[in-house]
Amino acid sequence: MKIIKIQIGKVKIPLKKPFITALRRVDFAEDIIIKIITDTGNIGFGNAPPTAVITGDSQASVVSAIHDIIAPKLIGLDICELETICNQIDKAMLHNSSAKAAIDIAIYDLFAQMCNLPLYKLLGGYRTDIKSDLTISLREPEIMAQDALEAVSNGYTDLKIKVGNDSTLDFKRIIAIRNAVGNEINIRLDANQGWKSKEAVRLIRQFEDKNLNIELIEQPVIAHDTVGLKFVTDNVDTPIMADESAFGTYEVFELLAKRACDLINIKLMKAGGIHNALKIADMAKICGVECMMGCMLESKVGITASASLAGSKSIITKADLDAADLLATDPIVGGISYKQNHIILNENNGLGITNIKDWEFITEIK
Ligand SMILES: C[C@H](N)C(=O)N[C@@H](CCC(=O)O)C(=O)O
Ligand SMILES: [Mg+2]
Repeated sequence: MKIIKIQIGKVKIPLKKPFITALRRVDFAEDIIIKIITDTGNIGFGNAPPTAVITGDSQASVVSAIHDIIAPKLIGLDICELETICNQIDKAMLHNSSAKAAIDIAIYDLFAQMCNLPLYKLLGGYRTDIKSDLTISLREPEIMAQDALEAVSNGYTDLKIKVGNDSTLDFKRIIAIRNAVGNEINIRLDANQGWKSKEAVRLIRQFEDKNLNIELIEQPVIAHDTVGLKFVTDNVDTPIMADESAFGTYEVFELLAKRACDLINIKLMKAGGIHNALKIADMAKICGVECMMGCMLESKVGITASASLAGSKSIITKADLDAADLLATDPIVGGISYKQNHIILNENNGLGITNIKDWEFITEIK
């Protein structure tokens, strides 16, 4: 199964509601979609949502990285040479983790098709049913409480609450949400780097003193402040999860060695694809640190790949794979499906994606 052509296109998908974090507000999900075509007629799908505030990638940089640098190195290679292909992706250039992830996802899709297996089975086949949380965007406390109630009425039992732009308001937000949804609903917070380390400790202790029962807190401090992250981890009882600080394999290795966090959020777009995400999951497992499978604001291509990984590894015990459920329409034919807060994996070979509707072609390499 040899790679003969790589096509690059994009989709722009409206959201059900604006997506607002301490880092950005967006009204549409914009995703670069790639198709890798082989001499056997198989197609592998991959995606890269350019999330400039987190990965530094823009649409133009993703297209250029794939078209000018990564894809030309892969034309003619056989899909069964997986290690060579992954080395080529890693060595082709520094950074550009989303572009690398897009190519890597399509390669794994083809590799699993070649093995006649669904991707989650190829990767380890640990579970078929994955429970995802739903993200509540950063807004006024009363609106967030209403959004949380709506999520619960749609079957979600785990809510990921965005905080981090104002700690006084953050406290009010969590009180309002806990009062609205009651104690049975699991609440996790994501500050997206919004607090200073001492501010985070003060606020998290307030949550603890008020018995607000917060499951975990994601990325309290700015990504590069791993000393601050460790300070927070060491000074509160609530588990602290590294997200933006846990970028790729090297960063996760450092965090684990320093015991700077209690949990790791793995994302394909930070890791540079499945082959590196597997290394992260294995390092975390060796250290006994549980992981969450996370996502960017992206289409069902990436969510299917991420869910396949979450379904394959026992150390990935949590999932924040709600992005495709935040979209008002779904142009991706096949892949995972949502049943309330559960993600159902597809039993077809590879990712099980057969088509992308409303795909806008950009360029190709052959
Ligand atoms: C979409 C997902 N629930 C999420 O919150 N992901 C990121 C933010 C991604 C983005 O800005 O596109 C996270 O910080 O965990
Ligand atoms: Mg996060």
